[in-house]
Parts: sequence; structure tokens; C-alpha cells
Amino acid sequence: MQYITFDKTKPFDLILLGRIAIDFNPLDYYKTLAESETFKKYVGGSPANIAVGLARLGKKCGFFARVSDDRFGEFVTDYFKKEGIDISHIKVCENGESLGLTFTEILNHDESSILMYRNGIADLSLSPSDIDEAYIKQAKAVLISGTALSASPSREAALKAVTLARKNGVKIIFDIDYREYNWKNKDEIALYYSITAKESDVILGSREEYDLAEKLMGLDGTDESTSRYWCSKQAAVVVIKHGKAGSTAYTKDGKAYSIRPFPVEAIKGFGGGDGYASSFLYGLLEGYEMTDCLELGSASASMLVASHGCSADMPTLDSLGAFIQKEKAQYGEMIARE
Ligand SMILES: Nc1ncnc2c1ncn2[C@@H]1O[C@H](COP(=O)(O)OP(=O)(O)OP(=O)(O)O)[C@@H](O)[C@H]1O
Ligand SMILES: O=C(O)C[C@@H](O)[C@H](O)C(=O)CO
Repeated sequence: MQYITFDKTKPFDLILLGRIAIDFNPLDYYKTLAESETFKKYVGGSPANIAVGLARLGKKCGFFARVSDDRFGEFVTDYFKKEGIDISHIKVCENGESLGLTFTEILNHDESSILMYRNGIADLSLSPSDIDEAYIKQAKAVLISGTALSASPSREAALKAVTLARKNGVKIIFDIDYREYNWKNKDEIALYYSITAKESDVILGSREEYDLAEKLMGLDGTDESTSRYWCSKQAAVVVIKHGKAGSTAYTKDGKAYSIRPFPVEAIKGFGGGDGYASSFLYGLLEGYEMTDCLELGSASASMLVASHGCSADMPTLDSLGAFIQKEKAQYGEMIARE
């Protein structure tokens, strides 16, 4: 079933906009960040992780980003190139901005926290002049990652991309992606999240992220009111994630599809959302049934929380299929059947 009609003549499946950063995950985990001594470096940043995930599944991705003019900026750009992601619209900063660095703290299987170094940050220097209409016109869809809305000029660049996508019939995917760093106050979060969500064909977020977006709307904070509201706007698909409690996709025809997480021995409490987004969106782009999109997203999410890294551990179609087959053989169906 086609929940979203993508223009299959477009050469790019998805052009993403937002941060490319670096994760430093402790190898000596289940300790506090202060106690950890050895870290492994990965390309990071939620939209970057999603782009790698989609590229690993064979999708053609482009990216609007600013990176630092140093070896870290080169590292992430080279990694994207190796993963087959188009880097033509990734620009090097000219005023000494730094690439975002994320030091993660993995306290136990469930509890993690992330310490983000984002002062003078490269990704938020993305400018409206970087947003190229001819590039956007080549995409089936654009993905806006919410943190790109947290400060100017990146905020205006993201809103320009939304405007140009709408003008050119390019679908808009909004991954709410809340990170408290760089936001000034809750009103700005609500304003810019809701402005973007109103224009979006697909919205992905956790319950907490929708609460932030809906702060000025007086909704009651239930999934039902959230899905009803956003589907009354542009959205054809609204995905609400609830961590270990699973996730639900709501469609414009009023239907809801829920799935339990695939059981795994989680190593860390983060990364699930990016794995989820990349594989779920792969299913949408392929025109799969909603239950199959959820299965792909949920399976990839489980694989990611059970791995040490994020971008580096994004699955291929083969590994994702094998994981789903093994899990269903052992645990049965994860989809909550109506
Ligand atoms: N311990 C777990 N075991 C299996 N799956 C999990 C676990 N934790 C999360 N997931 C899966 O990951 C998905 C996304 O996680 P979550 O709801 O925390 O979203 P998120 O906050 O966007 O994730 P992230 O921490 O990556 O930003 C969940 O809907 C679930 O499918
Ligand atoms: O989104 C970030 O900037 C941090 C990510 O790189 C990290 O991998 C994570 O928390 C993914 O959910």
C-alpha cells in the first residue's frame, strides 16, 4: 500500500538536513563517564546515523550540512563518501566552527546519557544560502532533524528546505529529534517544531518529543489526540515511539498499527531511534504495508541498542532480514494484531 506517493523518477531517495557529529562511546562501559578511560570513535549525529542506515539498505541519500574545517570534518565527510552518501552539499565552515562531539555514558543496559560538546557548533551554521532548490527537486523526500531548528541560521535553512520541498512536490519527513543543547526555551521548541510538523508528510518522535511540540496547543498528551491532530494537517503517517514499550504508527485513514520491540540484550539505551527511522523509512520508500515498515524499524532499533555503535552498526538488508527471521522463530510475531 502507498501511504505516501513518492516520485520514483527522482534520483535521490532522501536528502537529509542536520548535524553530522562524532560519537565517543566508552569501551569500558557500565561505568560513569568520569571512570571510563577508553572510547571508540564513530560518525554520529542523529540525521547522519539515519543517512548511513538508509545507504546501508541501498537507498540514495544526499545531505545538507556544515562541517568543521579540520581533520574531524574530513573524517565524517570521507566516511559518508565510503558509505555512498552524496557529499556535494556538505560545506566546510569558514569561521572556525567545531564539529559536534558526543561523549556517551553507558551506565547499564538501560541507562545511558550523552554529553554533547556543541559550543560554536558547525552544524548550526548551516545557512539558507546553502539550501539549493535544484538539489531538493532531485529528491523523493527531504528529512528535517529537529535540532537543526534550535538556532539561526540553521533554523532558517531548515525552514527554507521545507518551503522549497513543499513548492516542488517533494515529501517532507520530520524526525523531531529533541536534544536540549542549543535550545533557548520551551516556547521556541514548541513554535519551530509545530511549524515544521504542520508541513510534514511523515512525523517520527518519542512521546516526550510530541509533548514538546504540542506545548502551545492544549492537546491532552495522548497518542490518540496527537495522531488525530497531526493527521488533520499534512501528515499521512505519525509514528510515536515509547522506548521499551514499543511504538505505534497512525495513518491518515484513522488506523493505528502497534509493535512490541524485538527482545534483545541491550548494551546501551540510545541509538534505537535512528535505527528505527532508517529502516522504517526504507519500508515506506519501498511501498511496504505499515506492519512491515514497523517490523523493519523496530527490528533495526533493537539491533542498534544491542550494539556498541550507531552509524557503524546500521544493518544491511540481509542482516536485518536474518535478525527478524531468528527473532520471530524464537518469540513469534511482534505486531499487535487488531
Ligand atoms: N531495550 C530495548 N530493547 C529493544 N528495543 C528497544 C529498547 N529500547 C528501545 N528500543 C527500540 O528503539 C525504539 C526507539 O527508542 P526510543 O523510543 O527511546 O526512541 P528515541 O528516543 O528516538 O531513541 P534514541 O535514544 O535513539 O534517540 C523503540 O521504539 C523500540 O522499538
Ligand atoms: O544525535 C546525536 O547527536 C547523538 C547520536 O550521535 C548518538 O548516536 C545517539 O544518541 C543516537 O540516538
